Amino acid sequence: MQSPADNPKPAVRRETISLQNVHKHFGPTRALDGVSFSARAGEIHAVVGGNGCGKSTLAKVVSGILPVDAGSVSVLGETPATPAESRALGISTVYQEVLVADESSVVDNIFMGADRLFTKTLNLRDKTRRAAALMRDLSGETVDPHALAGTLPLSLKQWITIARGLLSEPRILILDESSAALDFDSTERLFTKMRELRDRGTTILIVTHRIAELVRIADRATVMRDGRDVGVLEREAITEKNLLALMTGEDQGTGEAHGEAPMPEVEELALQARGLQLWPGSRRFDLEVRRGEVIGIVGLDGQGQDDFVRALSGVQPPLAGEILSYDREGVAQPIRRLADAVGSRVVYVSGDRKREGIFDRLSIMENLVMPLYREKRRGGVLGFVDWAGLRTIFDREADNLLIKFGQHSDRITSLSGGNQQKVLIGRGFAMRPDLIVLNDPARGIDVGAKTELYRQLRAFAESGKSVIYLSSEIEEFAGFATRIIVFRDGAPFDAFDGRGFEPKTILESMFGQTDGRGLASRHGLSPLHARVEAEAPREAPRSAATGHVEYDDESLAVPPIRVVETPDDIIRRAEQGTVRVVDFSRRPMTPEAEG
Ligand SMILES: Nc1ncnc2c1ncn2[C@@H]1O[C@H](COP(=O)(O)OP(=O)(O)OP(=O)(O)O)[C@@H](O)[C@H]1O
Repeated sequence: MQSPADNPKPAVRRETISLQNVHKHFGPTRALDGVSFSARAGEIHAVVGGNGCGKSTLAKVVSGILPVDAGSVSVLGETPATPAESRALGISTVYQEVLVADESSVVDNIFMGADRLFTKTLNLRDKTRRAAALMRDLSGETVDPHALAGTLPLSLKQWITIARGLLSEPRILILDESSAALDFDSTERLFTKMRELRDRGTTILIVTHRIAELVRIADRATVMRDGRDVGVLEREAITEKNLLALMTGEDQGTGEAHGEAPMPEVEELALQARGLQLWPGSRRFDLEVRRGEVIGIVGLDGQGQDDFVRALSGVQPPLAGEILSYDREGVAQPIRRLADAVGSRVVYVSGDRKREGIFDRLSIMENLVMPLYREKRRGGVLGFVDWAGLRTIFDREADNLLIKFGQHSDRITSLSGGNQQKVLIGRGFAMRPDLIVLNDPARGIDVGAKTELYRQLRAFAESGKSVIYLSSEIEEFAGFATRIIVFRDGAPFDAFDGRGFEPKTILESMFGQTDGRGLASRHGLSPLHARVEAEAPREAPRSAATGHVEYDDESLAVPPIRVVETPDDIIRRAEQGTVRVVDFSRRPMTPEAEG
């Protein structure tokens, strides 16, 4: 792990970026409201602030994408007015959204937009070789340069966008939330690359909400609030506490954003996985999820944790095994597809908002309440939608998650990235789940909203519901996760008590350096059975069918499964419309259109 000593203080160098009193409005929204900013050659400069405070707008002004309304902009002594001018000056920008063309190859994606610079010197073979080398260097794995980008996981797509920015050595590199889809290991590699470039004189601007990371990497940090700069911190002063105090304008005390991890009050099953297998050849495993707990899921990129949470929530089927959701009476329903999950009030919230969440052409409110249209439809053939009811739900969720927006009818794309992510989370809550599965949901949302999200999820668990929370940031689990399960090679590898865990131990486990003993413990895969096994005589008989210990005390065993319907019955009911299904219809529906 790097320490501040790994960031040798660069000598004060010449200023490369200077913005004075810059204003940029979008209609009534003052995205930049008199911001001043400067950065130097050979420094890593962080731009920090809450969602919607103007960071991405500032990055776009520096890269010549957005003209300003007032104020002066000087980048390397010029004022680039177009992306082409900014590229010619040596400015490379990696945007917050992972912008790749899914139907194009890796090599085409990397050279997209850069062709004019390279066509003279590089033929297709050279380009392919270059793309392959860059991807290996950055991602640490061999990526087929001819593979279609759409077939790759989000993290590799993120590397494509970074590789694009590094094709020629930039004089100014702007990384807007570029580590958001990267796991710990990959972020380290990105940091190494950034330090190399910085030491060769590049100015690197990073926009990130991962405070712990920027404390390690940034030489200076400019903090923004409501479109203005509110302070610049030098390296020694860049601490979580100082950053939070400036971001919120309040003294944050210890800067501690966490509370107490919830513990189930009664031992009641909410969901159970039996003999689950995620990949060909990967280990099969069981899992019990109790009511009233938060399970943290973590792993290095691509270790199966993503497939796991998607299988639990019916988004993609597992290779083998079954998933059962239990209602309050202990009646089990199998989850095999999304309609089953939604019918059992198991709701999935994706962190990949571009690919599986946000509908660009719809409004902010439509995006949030969309799954409820069918439920709130009234009046038979005429199909009136209860807009007032939907508006109440929208207002509640927007308020709870501190979503910053102009009008609820504005297009979702008018929101900052973090606020779009909050809309997705709000959509999950609006469906009133019994169990919510979140797949790295806090990516790109600011520290205030994160704290609010943890508070809400804790309260959700304390009301007897369950949370499964996949995160790429171990720090997220502090004071929040009841237990933490680490994935490796497509299956759980070890498990830890979420109260008082050591982030370092979890990290070691992610790299395969722990003994896996936690899996069989009370905070492991089967807490209900683990407790009984500890108390039961060692020779307790096991069921030949399930492998579970057979207990004398039935109250401590997993409730008997009474499957009242076959999956086919449920699918049939879904098709008949008697089970509520998520309606992802793309037809824009506006209050005006519905009357
Ligand atoms: N094209 C646009 N049209 C309308 N409003 C916009 C547009 N781009 C940005 N805004 C608004 O300007 C404000 C600043 O947005 P910006 O994306 O710069 O914030 P940010 O600090 O980068 O936020 P985040 O941390 O969520 O990415 C927000 O209120 C946003 O809704």
